[in-house]
Amino acid sequence: MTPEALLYSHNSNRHSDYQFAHSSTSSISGASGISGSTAATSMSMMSSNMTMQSTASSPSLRSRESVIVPSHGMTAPPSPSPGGNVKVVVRVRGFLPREIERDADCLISMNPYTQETTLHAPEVDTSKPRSQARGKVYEDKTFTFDRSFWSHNESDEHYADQEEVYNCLGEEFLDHNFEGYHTCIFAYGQTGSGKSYTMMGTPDRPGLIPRTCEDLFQRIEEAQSVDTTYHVRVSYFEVYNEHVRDLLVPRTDPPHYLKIRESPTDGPYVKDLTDVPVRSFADIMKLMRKGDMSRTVASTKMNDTSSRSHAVFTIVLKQIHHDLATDETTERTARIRLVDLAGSERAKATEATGQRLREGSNINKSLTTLGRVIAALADPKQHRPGGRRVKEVVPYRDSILTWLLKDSLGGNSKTAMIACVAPSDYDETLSTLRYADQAKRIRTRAVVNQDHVSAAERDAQIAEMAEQIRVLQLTVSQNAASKRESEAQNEKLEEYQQQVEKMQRLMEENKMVSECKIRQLQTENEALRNHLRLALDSLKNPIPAIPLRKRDTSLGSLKSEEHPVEDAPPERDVVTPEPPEEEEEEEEEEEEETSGIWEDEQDSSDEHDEEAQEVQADMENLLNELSLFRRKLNDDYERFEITKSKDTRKRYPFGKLSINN
Ligand SMILES: Nc1ncnc2c1ncn2[C@@H]1O[C@H](COP(=O)(O)OP(=O)(O)OP(=O)(O)O)[C@@H](O)[C@H]1O
Repeated sequence: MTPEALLYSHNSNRHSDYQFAHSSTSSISGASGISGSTAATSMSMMSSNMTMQSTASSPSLRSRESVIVPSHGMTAPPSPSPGGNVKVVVRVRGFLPREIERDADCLISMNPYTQETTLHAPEVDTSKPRSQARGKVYEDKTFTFDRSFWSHNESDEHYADQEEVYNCLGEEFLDHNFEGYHTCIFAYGQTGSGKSYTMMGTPDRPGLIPRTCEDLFQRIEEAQSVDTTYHVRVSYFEVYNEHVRDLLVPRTDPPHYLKIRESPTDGPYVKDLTDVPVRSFADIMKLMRKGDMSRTVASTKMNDTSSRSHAVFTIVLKQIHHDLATDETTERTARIRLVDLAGSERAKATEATGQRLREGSNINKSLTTLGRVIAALADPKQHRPGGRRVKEVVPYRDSILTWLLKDSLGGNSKTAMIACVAPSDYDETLSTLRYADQAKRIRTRAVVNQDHVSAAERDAQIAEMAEQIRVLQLTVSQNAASKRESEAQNEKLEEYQQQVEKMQRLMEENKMVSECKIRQLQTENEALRNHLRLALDSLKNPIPAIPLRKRDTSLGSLKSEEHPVEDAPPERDVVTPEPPEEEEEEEEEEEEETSGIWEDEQDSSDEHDEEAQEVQADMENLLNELSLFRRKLNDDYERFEITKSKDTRKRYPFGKLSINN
């Protein structure tokens, strides 16, 4: 039968109808093009006549059964043409409630036979020519891709559901992984175009990532054999505002960003990224959910749950096959990179402000760089004969995203791009389709990542590793011993420190006492100086002697002479007691002595001079002692490093010294 291809048409009716179109040129062949059990669609009915737009990147689209790597398959040669073009598919989603509300038109049509996708010019204004709107020229544009997935309306016979997308793309890429190739599938498109839906999906409609994981473990289970072992590790990170964040560790505030390093063998990689070994599909799903919960998502006008970051989910599959007959080991390592990019967006359309606007501009910046990288890689100059490439023209380093995807975009990887488009946005869809069209021309240089180890080499490796382990163990035990030693030394140090502090306290107390003593001595010294000055003054200027008269022994005469009382009361008969004889004698002696002092005035002045000199000499001694004491005190200050000023007084604990440093 000459097939009359069904062509999905652009139709102003949003529930697109089919139109029949002749496609006599699209002779379809290759039954193996579509694999999997879900071929119950109309596409599968025609599969006998269908050909996929085969690329070097997808040299074999084998059926799933033949993909399971048998134990001996590890040594089988990989696909003959390891290099190839990036595989590009496009998927159009259905209308969202807001689009139904505004009675939007579907501007996309797809031809399932030629894999053509046509973007139709919108009808902007009936009063104006259709091809002109706001100064722009709108016209129909047709692109051909490796695959065009029609996911616009479920009722359609050719509706491509999640399973079909996986069967047509995910499965083939998993084949490559089991062959030992690195792969990368990334979803690209405007915000709200269905990237997350395609990559992650929903719990009841899982996307490409969960399906890949499920299939991976299913294949491992089915391929179990005694001579092959499988190791799977998973990591998940996001690039948000040009920073890398690990999605498998809890969020922190402030966020902890990771650094990017470049290894000469493996290219750019994220340093200290969590890399978890997984044993089952359940394990991997747990991690995926954990990462998804941690991903930066926000509600925008264009999408209620808009991804504000680029998420990179990476699975590393290691297959170790040991051939018992030859005693050789073959190790294949494949990296499966599944990327859900943030959506390109126009600030005007999203009406974003503040944080959302900044995110949007960072997203656009990295996507613009991705576009430049794609354009540079697609440039024919990149593929000079002999495989020589023009270096330094691909701006990988201009954004974190492109730097990290360097290997996937232009290096050792088989890569696919899923261009997701919304059904009714001409400008954004055209931009996405142009990107996708350019990406088709990118050639990567995928190679099988396989190590072949003979029994002798393996033994040597084991011996080397055993030696390394021994050295490491030794280092560990030495470190433990030195740790114990340093702990003991630290204890001693603390003890010394306490003692020094105690001594310093004592010194300070002594210093305070000494200061007090100095103050006292200074006061005493001052008093003595005054005393001395007075004594010397009195010696130099003696007070003239006052002649003393002999005292009248009768009380009456004393009173009358010294204090004459004019109106003295009349004398009364007072019996004045006679002083006893002894008292009289004493008084006489006193009088003699007193008169004697004044008489020998000159002699005693000499004596006072002598005394004053003695006192002065004592004082000088005292001052000397005082200055000696001060000097000693200063010496103590210096010895114990106590600064004199109270404000700047400082202790220097022993703790300044450190052990092992
Ligand atoms: N093929 C599809 N079938 C059904 N619903 C879809 C499909 N594709 C997308 N949707 C729905 O469209 C909405 C937007 O999709 P999604 O969140 O995947 O967009 P996105 O491109 O990841 O957006 P952003 O870049 O903002 O994160 C979601 O509600 C999603 O369920």
